[in-house]
Amino acid sequence: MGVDIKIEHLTKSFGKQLIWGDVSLTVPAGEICVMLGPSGTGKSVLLKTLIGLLKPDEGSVIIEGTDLVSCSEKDLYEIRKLFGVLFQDGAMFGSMNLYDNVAFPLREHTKKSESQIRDIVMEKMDLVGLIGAEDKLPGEISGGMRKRAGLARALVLDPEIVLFDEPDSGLDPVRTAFLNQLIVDLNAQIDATFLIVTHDINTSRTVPDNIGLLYHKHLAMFGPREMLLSSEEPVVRQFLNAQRVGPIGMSEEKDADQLAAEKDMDLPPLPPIPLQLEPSNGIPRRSQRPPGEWCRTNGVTPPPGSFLPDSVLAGGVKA
Ligand SMILES: Nc1ncnc2c1ncn2[C@@H]1O[C@H](COP(=O)(O)OP(=O)(O)OP(=O)(O)O)[C@@H](O)[C@H]1O
Repeated sequence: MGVDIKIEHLTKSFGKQLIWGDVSLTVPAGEICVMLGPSGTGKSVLLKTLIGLLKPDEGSVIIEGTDLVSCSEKDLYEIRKLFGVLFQDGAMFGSMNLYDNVAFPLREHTKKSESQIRDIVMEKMDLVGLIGAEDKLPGEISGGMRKRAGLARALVLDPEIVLFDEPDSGLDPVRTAFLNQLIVDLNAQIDATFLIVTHDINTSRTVPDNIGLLYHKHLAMFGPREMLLSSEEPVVRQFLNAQRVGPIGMSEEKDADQLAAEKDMDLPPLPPIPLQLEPSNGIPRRSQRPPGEWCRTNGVTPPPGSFLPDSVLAGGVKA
């Protein structure tokens, strides 16, 4: 059913370079969260810190009551079993076929028989739509298929938490749309906690329950999707709407002169908040909230046209 990840006052530097400081948030059990941020703001470093591959300078990461920053190696080993990770390139072993790649964690971490392993591998290959491709080598398949194989491997130990590092990198928009639907369907099916690092704005706007934004060495905002998509906070607004006007510059934040030059520029109105992607079987996910609920309960007026089906927004259906 997924577990919370409680991140408290996390700070990470490499030498004198502070990556981010005092990051605190709770990734809620069973929900889908997206973490955004300009390149180099330390999103991948955050994922690696969450699974204990990197040690932060300060702070804690608490999962099921254990702080994986300060726990023993033995406890860390146990906690890691709760995680499934989809690495950016799928991280497949090039010399093994997809079946053996997906079976690898089961052979490494469990004492299951080969026939039990076969059942699990085939179930996960089926989940990600790869039945029939078991004998292929990673080099013989497309990037999208490699991602799905990586996802099947991330799922074989029945994780409570799944981390996705840029699942859409290198995929065309159609394959990204299929992968996003697969992510939502999987969340409905396995009820695990999902944390996705992505640069894809469409994914960020339509897939998650919550969005976080890392910027300028700190967590600029984290909260429900509707909160960030209706936010006028300059960094959040600029990033989620892919605009040039705002505090984020080409390689770092803009200086005072650049910001002063933009002072009187008109910003385009916030676009409508789209409907959240639903599971393809039409049965809502456990953590899914009705459209507009966060805005209503928090007295926030969403941008005009929010929460209408695409067909209505496009003028296809007359009111
Ligand atoms: N092991 C390491 N040793 C030293 N510096 C590192 C290490 N890993 C990452 N960094 C630095 O940390 C910073 C953040 O890197 P990270 O890959 O987490 O950024 P990111 O937000 O995921 O970027 P992108 O969106 O481009 O993938 C970079 O400046 C990187 O060079």
